[in-house]
This record gives sequence, C-alpha cells and structure tokens, in this order.
Amino acid sequence: MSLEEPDMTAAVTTEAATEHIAGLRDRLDEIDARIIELWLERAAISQEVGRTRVASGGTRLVLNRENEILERYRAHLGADGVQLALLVLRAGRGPL
Ligand SMILES: O=C(O)C(=O)C[C@]1(C(=O)O)C=C[C@@H](O)C=C1
Repeated sequence: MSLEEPDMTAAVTTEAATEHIAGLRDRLDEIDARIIELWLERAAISQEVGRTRVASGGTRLVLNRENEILERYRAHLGADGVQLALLVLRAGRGPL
C-alpha cells in the first residue's frame, strides 16, 4: 500500500466496528435504563415496607433479612455483589 492509496479494507473494517459498537451501546443504554427503573422501584418498595413496620411498632431494620439479600448477591456476583447489595439496601432503608 502506497501513501496515495488508503487501505480501504481497514476503512471498511473500522466502519463496521464503529457500527457494531454503536449498536452495542444502544443495548447498554437500554440495560442502564432498566437498572435505574428497577433501582428506584426497589427503593420505593423497601421504604414502604420500613414505614409500614415502624408504624406498627416494629424495627427499622431486619438484619437477618439483609443477610439473606447480601448472601444472594454474593452467590450470584461474588465480592462485587456484596458491595452492590450494600448500596441497594442503603437506597431503601437509608444509611446504617
Ligand atoms: O424486607 C424488609 O423487611 C425490609 O424492610 C426491606 C429491606 C430491603 O431493602 O430489602 C430494608 C431494610 C431491612 O433491614 C431489610 C430489608
């Protein structure tokens, strides 16, 4: 390939890769939107559970339930899952 002749094969490959990446990013954006929606829905439900329990004389926290949730996230996602579960729980019941 000379300097005057651009490598058209490389150009086509780059265009295909760019298109592929754009399609994958669209999917990532859809997944992120679902995660955000589910995150907000879960937090609202968790707050309602907490309000209902406290209003009927119960505790704000139920630690054995939190442990079950932490363990479920750990079983599926490992150590990162535990960190994620801690954030998920905090979004609902607030900081400890
Ligand atoms: O399951 C409950 O009893 C809740 O209050 C919900 C929830 C949760 O977000 O999963 C929040 C606080 C409790 O400590 C345990 C769990």
